[in-house]
Amino acid sequence: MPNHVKYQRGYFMPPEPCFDWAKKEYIEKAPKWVSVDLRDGNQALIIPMSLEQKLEYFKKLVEIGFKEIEIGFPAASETEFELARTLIENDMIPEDVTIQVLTQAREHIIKKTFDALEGCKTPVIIHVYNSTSLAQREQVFKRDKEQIKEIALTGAKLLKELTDEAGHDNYRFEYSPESFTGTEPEYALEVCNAVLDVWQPTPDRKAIINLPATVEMSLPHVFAQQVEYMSKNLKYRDAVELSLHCHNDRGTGVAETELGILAGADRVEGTLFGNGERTGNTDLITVAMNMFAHGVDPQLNFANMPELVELYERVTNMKVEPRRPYAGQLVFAAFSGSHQDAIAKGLKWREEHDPEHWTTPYLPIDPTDVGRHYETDVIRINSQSGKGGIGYILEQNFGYVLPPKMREELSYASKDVSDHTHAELSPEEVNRIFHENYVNHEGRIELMDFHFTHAENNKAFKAFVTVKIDGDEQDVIGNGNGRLDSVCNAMEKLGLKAHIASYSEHAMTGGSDSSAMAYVGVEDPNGKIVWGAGEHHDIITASIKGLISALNRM
Ligand SMILES: CC(=O)SCCNC(=O)CCNC(=O)[C@H](O)C(C)(C)COP(=O)(O)OP(=O)(O)OC[C@H]1O[C@@H](n2cnc3c(N)ncnc32)[C@H](O)[C@@H]1OP(=O)(O)O
Ligand SMILES: CC(C)C(=O)C(=O)O
Repeated sequence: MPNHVKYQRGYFMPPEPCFDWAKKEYIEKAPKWVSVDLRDGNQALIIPMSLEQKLEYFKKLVEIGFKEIEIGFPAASETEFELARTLIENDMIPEDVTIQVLTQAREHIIKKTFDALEGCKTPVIIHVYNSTSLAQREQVFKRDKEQIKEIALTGAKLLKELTDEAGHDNYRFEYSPESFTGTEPEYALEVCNAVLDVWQPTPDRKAIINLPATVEMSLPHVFAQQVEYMSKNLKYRDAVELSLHCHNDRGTGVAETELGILAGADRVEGTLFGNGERTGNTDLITVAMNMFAHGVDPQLNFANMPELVELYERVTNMKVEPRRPYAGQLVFAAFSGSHQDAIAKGLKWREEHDPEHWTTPYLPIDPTDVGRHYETDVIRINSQSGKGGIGYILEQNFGYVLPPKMREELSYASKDVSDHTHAELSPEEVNRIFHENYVNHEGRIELMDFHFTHAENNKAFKAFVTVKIDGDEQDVIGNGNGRLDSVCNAMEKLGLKAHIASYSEHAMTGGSDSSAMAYVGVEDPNGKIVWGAGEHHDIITASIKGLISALNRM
């Protein structure tokens, strides 16, 4: 049994409790979004992206609406350097998009980073970091607090000097006390304020202080307190954008980010689908779509999620897991009967009562808002499914509107198939089960011919029916109030006694070549309802075929 006693909580509470964030109910306004897919996401891949893949990804990020994109760590590799050069030399950066690059606080790395940016006319953020946590101070850098602060200040000063010397008015700076979550908040504040003193930011040229949960260490509300403490105590606050950069080691990266925004963050770094080191970075799609689901415009557009998933999986070689919020294959799927029933009824209710709003049970957002389809992505059939789902599938995909009781019976037939094959049933398979069991169902009785005359006062019908029973052709006549009734009475004369207990019909509105469907439920001598369906371009023929199907099944 592994021993938990060796673990201790590695985070630090701020000196005074900060709870203003807890009084806020939801995020009212989109933060500034920053994609770090091409840097933090890329550095976590088994095989980092190629230049071409990065360019394709960059274009997609712009299309989604990102205005700040960390394009890489130019000093890390030739590909990262080349990406910056290609984007700059080919004027591929839209005017309203700021590229961001990451550098350690080391002279040769900073200088190489500046080289990569040479000639860039569009806005740039140079992001410098050093670790400030107790663990890294003691174990990695083996320096005390003052010396660690000095690393940050050396980097900050060099950034400013090189920028001022070259007159790069389009450059802004970002500083990350890396491993913030393992750093005493008072000390993180001291280092950040010292960096800000070097940069002297102004409201029209803001600096960025980025608080990374480099490793997620605490419950999200603790992180929120740390962020609120920083937000309230940073110097030059109106000239600082407070940024977050959360990882997901405890599986709560999104929660930390959301609470961090409530706690005062103006800006959020993260990746698509949460790619990133170890358990990944904050999934920006989830944070943005969570806002969207609260009726707030996230200012990022994920209207074609399947296309985005395809691109992401192709270039990163990662998989979007089926239950990844808003994006996974199964996130809108309902297999279970009661959920299907509620969704089918909810969708109908919406159509009839309130098409402007979305309150459909079990579906937090309208799947069509992320490019998914009601017909294929929502109600899916297996052995857990019920009549609501079966009815919905047949109606949406093929235009069949079965009577409720018939749906119920078909749902048990479908359940049985799925249970025995241990497989999901596609809409086509459900349709096949429906047709094989009910529609124009063959058996002992074969309809050969029929015609009608009117009986007394045109109020009743006389049916002349030719059928084969067990291969023997027979002619029979029956009277009735309606055509189907008269055929039913004719059949009774052949010893096929049945009472029509349910009848419904409809024209087909697409999804099938035939133009009419009839559903007939006959009561057998024991009082049981037996169902049949007829499909034909002529409605009378469809209804008689429905009756014969039911009799054949009886
Ligand atoms: C949490 C994050 O995601 S931070 C970003 C991490 N991403 C990356 O590191 C990817 C790109 N990195 C690289 O390709 C390489 O690390 C390079 C090219 C940047 C640097 O390469 P090298 O100098 O060979 O290696 P390395 O990064 O291991 O350097 C370690 C040295 O830098 C120091 N160092 C590490 N980070 C920093 C920093 N942010 N600022 C200043 N010094 C630093 C270490 O203390 C160590 O010093 P020492 O040589 O005196 O022991
Ligand atoms: C460089 C910083 C922001 C980082 O990537 C992290 O701490 O995870």
